[in-house]
Amino acid sequence: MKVYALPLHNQFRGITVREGLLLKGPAGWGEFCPFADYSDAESAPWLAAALEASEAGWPAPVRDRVEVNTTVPVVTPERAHELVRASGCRTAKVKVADKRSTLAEDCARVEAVRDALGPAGALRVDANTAWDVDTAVRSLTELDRAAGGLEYAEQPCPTIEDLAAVRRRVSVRIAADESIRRAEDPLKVAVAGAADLAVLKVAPLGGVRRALEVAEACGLPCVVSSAVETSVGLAAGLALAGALPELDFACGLGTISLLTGDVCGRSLSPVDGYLPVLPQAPEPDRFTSFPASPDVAAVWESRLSRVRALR
Ligand SMILES: O=C(O)CCC(=O)C1=CC=C[C@@H](O)[C@@H]1C(=O)O
Ligand SMILES: [Mg+2]
Repeated sequence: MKVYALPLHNQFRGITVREGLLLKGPAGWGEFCPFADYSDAESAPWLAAALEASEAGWPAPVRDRVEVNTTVPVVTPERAHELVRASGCRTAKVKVADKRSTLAEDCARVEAVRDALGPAGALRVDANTAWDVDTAVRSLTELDRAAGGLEYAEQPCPTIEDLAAVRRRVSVRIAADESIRRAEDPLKVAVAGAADLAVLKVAPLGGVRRALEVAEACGLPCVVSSAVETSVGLAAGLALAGALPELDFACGLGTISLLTGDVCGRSLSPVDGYLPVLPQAPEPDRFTSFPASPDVAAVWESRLSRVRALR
């Protein structure tokens, strides 16, 4: 068992250091890395996903590579432009509605990303439940204009009912993320007509097989997105994206660039906007460059044993 601590280039999802635990089993390496605000009960699917990778392995893929988007944190327009150009990706997802940025600053960042992508690129935004319905309608109208057309907006509001209300009032496609991964019943979204797409994250959904069940049941086009893992965890996201019967959108699995390094020498960094589907995670042979302190390691080991006890 290895506990890592990997700094990010920029704050993302409220963190500046990504921590997690790597587990080795007969099927390979798995990554257990629930964010700090996840309770032990909410961390159980994350452990199930890590154990699926390390003990069982993943279902056979139907494709050998996956197109991915680059992910733009809350950075200046100039930095956003640089990141998108350097990524080689044709699709970019821009974080918006963060407490640290205004709508005008979000629009400027989106305009810079459009300039970097060119007219043929796909541009999506993620508000992480930040808006009420009226604010979402107003903000998405402005962001859609600044983007020269948005591919979709991810989780503009907190509830399924709010997503459905926004979807009736804007022409931008709506993608459900938190309404899928943190919901008691992730299938309610489709029933409520709340989204055009479903964002699937392997870890919060409990593994590749569970996520494939959610995809089939919700009946929506899917996008696989990471939980900002190292390449060990990203390999599980790629296994899901590789096994989905249909995959019509670039996936949010280009996030290794958000981290200042990787525990794997064979790092899953996109080439020409694509990542390979691997039979198992790459070896964490660079782990020693990012070990967690003994105190942090102890916290993760006790978290692991508490969550294991729930199984
Ligand atoms: O989907 C992507 O482009 C990258 C992953 C990503 O955006 C996220 C990862 C983990 C938690 C969230 O902050 C965020 C998301 O909401 O999808
Ligand atoms: Mg999201």
